[in-house]
Amino acid sequence: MRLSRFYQIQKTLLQYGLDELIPAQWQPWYARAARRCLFWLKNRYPEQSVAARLRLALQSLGPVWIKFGQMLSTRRDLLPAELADELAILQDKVRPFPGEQAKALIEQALGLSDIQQLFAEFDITPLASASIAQVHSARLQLADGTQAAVVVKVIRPGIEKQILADLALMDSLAVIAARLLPDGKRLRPREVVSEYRKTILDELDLQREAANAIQLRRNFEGSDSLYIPFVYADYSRSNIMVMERIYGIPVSDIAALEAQGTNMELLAKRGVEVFFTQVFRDSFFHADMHPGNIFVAREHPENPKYIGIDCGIVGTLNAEDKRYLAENFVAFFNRDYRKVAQLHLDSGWVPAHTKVEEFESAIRTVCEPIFQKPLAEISFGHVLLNLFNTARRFEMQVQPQLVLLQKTLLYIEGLGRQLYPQLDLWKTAKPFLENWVKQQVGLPAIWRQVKENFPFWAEKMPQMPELLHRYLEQGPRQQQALLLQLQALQQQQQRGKAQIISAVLAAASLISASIALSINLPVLASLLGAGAIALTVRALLH
Ligand SMILES: Nc1ncnc2c1ncn2[C@@H]1O[C@H](COP(=O)(O)OP(=O)(O)OP(=O)(O)O)[C@@H](O)[C@H]1O
Repeated sequence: MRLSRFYQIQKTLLQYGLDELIPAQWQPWYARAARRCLFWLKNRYPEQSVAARLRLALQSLGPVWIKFGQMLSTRRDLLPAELADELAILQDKVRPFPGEQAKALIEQALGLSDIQQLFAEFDITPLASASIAQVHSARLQLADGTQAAVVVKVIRPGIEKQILADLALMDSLAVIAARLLPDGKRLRPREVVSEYRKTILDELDLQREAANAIQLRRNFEGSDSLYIPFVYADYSRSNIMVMERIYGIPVSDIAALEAQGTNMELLAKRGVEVFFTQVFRDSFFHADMHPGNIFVAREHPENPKYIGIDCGIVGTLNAEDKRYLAENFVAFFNRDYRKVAQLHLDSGWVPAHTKVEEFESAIRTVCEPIFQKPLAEISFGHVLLNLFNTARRFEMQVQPQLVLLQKTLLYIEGLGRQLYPQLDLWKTAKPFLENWVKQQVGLPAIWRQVKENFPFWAEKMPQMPELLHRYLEQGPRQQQALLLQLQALQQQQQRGKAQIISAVLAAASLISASIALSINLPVLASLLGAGAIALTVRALLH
């Protein structure tokens, strides 16, 4: 099976003339000999460009390859623009599988003898069908006797086996491409395939998608800007997901949105706001924001609300990632390239031996042209893309979650501009960055850190007597090691205590200063104010 599929893939690649991607002088003798042996497989589309032939070949190889091409189209850091544009038009058109089969899969997964035990109605004709799953509309019978309009998403039967087999072949081709393509090293084909592998396998698990949707819904509970449909977790399995049906307008249907009088400016702004809220407030963002997954509620067009579906791919960020983003954006928009370079060095993102001047100059060269445009039009996604490309040249390993974020940002900004071309991206995003940076300094930040560290100390405290006891029982060398551990623990504890005391005293001084000011004692107020500043600095330095 694997051999015949391998032959089929080779045949397709040769019939679309993709062997031309490897210059003849780069081909080792065995590759040239193998090519000659397959003499009947000729390039059938010589009149088409290489980019078009690659797209057509991927299209004919089926869903796994189509999705791969779609993913590649977003890697503008790796591919020339012409190729990326061509791959972006790959269509994920797949014939639906029989509704009867979907019904049987649902019955089996939920242990039903008949689908009507749970669903009052089930539409056997799919509502939508994509490469990995298909969606059926239904009416769910609820325990309280009422019914709810739902959709049931069902993973295509047998798709996992096909995906795994194709991924293995794709990896073999990546090994060949890394060796033979002129740009093989820079393109890192095996890494690209392994990144794709993770994404596509994640999409196969609807339990994961359900969990992501539940979390995102909770994060935006009561929000005016984003609604995530309710997931019926009790009826969701790894290959089945039941969720509330939504009736929004697809975000790409600009005519319909305008016809109902949607406030397009607000809608565009809310797109950017929702994204930055997910990133900087929740550290959890929907990372598959293509237009097919975004709808706009029909109610209240003057106060428009997005509806998001398909939470299969999400990105998460840690504090370090967020700091990277916020500080770089702020430094970049101040055109402070030295700061951008220094930030990368200080945090160890690029190796310590990097020459800061060289790095700064490289960043300036790629980023300065961006400022030819007015600030309002500068895309955050492009800024990041350029920054990553430069940083990679200086040996920075860009984290996959940051690449995911950069791609999502490009989508969101593109969408915002489509909805409302005058959208001022900088003005919309700036408050989120500033707010985040503000939260990282001052008393609230110290208090938050103390609260965050409390469980650590609560856990460590009971170990102290035991550490002491072990210390007394050990020989001198081990005693020394234990003593060091103990000292480190004590120092941390002391620091924590001193930090709390300084923070509390600083707060008290501040309150007293404002009282002194309100009863007209400016000298005392200034003294207390100075004291508060000194104590805050002390707390921060600990
Ligand atoms: N809750 C819902 N209510 C109404 N329609 C829905 C709902 N969920 C999905 N759909 C419809 O089904 C289509 C496919 O759903 P979804 O995007 O979740 O599937 P998918 O297989 O992951 O597709 P793709 O990978 O192409 O995005 C959507 O574009 C939408 O038309």
